[in-house]
Amino acid sequence: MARITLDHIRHAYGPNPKSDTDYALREVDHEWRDGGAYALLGPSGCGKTTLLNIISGLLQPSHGRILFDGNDVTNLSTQARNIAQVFQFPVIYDTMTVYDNLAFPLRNRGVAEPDVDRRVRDILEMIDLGGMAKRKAQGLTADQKQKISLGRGLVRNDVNAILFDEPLTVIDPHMKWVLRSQLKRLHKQFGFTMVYVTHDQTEALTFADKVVVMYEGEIVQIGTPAELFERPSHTFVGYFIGSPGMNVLPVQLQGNAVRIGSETLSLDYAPQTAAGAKTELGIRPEFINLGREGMPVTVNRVEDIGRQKVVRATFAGQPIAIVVTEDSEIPTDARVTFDPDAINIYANSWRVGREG
Ligand SMILES: Nc1ncnc2c1ncn2[C@@H]1O[C@H](COP(=O)(O)OP(=O)(O)OP(=O)(O)O)[C@@H](O)[C@H]1O
Repeated sequence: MARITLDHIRHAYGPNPKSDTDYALREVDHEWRDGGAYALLGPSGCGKTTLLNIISGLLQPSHGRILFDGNDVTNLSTQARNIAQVFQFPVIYDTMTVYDNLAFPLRNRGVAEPDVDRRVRDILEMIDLGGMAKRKAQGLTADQKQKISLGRGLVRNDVNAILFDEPLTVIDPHMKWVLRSQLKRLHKQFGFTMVYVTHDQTEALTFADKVVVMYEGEIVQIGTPAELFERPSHTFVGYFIGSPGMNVLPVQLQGNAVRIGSETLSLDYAPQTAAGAKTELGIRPEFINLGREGMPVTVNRVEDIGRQKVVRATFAGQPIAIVVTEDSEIPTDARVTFDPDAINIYANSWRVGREG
């Protein structure tokens, strides 16, 4: 397995890119740990597949280099990069049996037959197709075929990395959960370097130890699920992760005082922002306390989401969401306080830390 270095990578599909908006991928400059499980998460069109294809070698970046364990592989073919890939839709040989499909990547590399057999049997068990080993792939359901694709991606343990592009799209919801847990287990057991593209936050948060959030061709944060939840680096992360997403309110800053409409909050530090920057306060719905104390709020609607309720309200002229427990009482003259530790301040959409 390999450490992956993305060295100042940019990519434009069209010729002669001039401004940032001409790039499908703006500057990406990161190092991904050997044995890390990374999920690339973001909305449609943000550049996930472009970045994955640059890592796999299907696409040459317009600028920058890609290194595996410090060796420049930018000009190497996909095959020479020695990686396994699993795509959104099955890529298998219909005329071969399930067993032979799984054995193919190993036999292709000259692996001895007893080792092939051992690996294939392990994978058959993992994808729950043991009973179908001798069947031709032709005639299997899309779901079963995709499980074979997944198995083919996992069968070799000498690859530099395994890349997954929305691999569970065609799998039914229950099996999705099972396969995701199995992938996580396999990762723990074998320490593969895995890169997993998805636009589904649950999938990303359960699979990965580091989630790479992308937005408009940029990586806006790489963090653990807890970091993305507690300290979103960019307002987009706050909005995209969590359900409902983080409340983002326009504010004015004066030293450590934050003015939201006619309300004023004090912080225990003074965020440093450039003159004229758009300043906002981010607070997750889970960290707003609704009761009889604090700043006035108008409750508009309450949504029951099982063990919790989402209260939709207006605060200082802005819509906000508040999450309360199922049995919480909602007073008629409701007021709110914000957990001080859960307040994030943003300037031009980027978080301003205590360090400034
Ligand atoms: N072959 C191509 N030619 C021109 N533009 C492309 C090409 N492939 C992608 N793009 C553009 O590049 C941007 C990033 O696309 P990309 O497919 O990487 O996004 P994505 O995050 O993977 O989206 P999705 O989740 O829909 O697959 C988009 O604006 C897309 O329209």
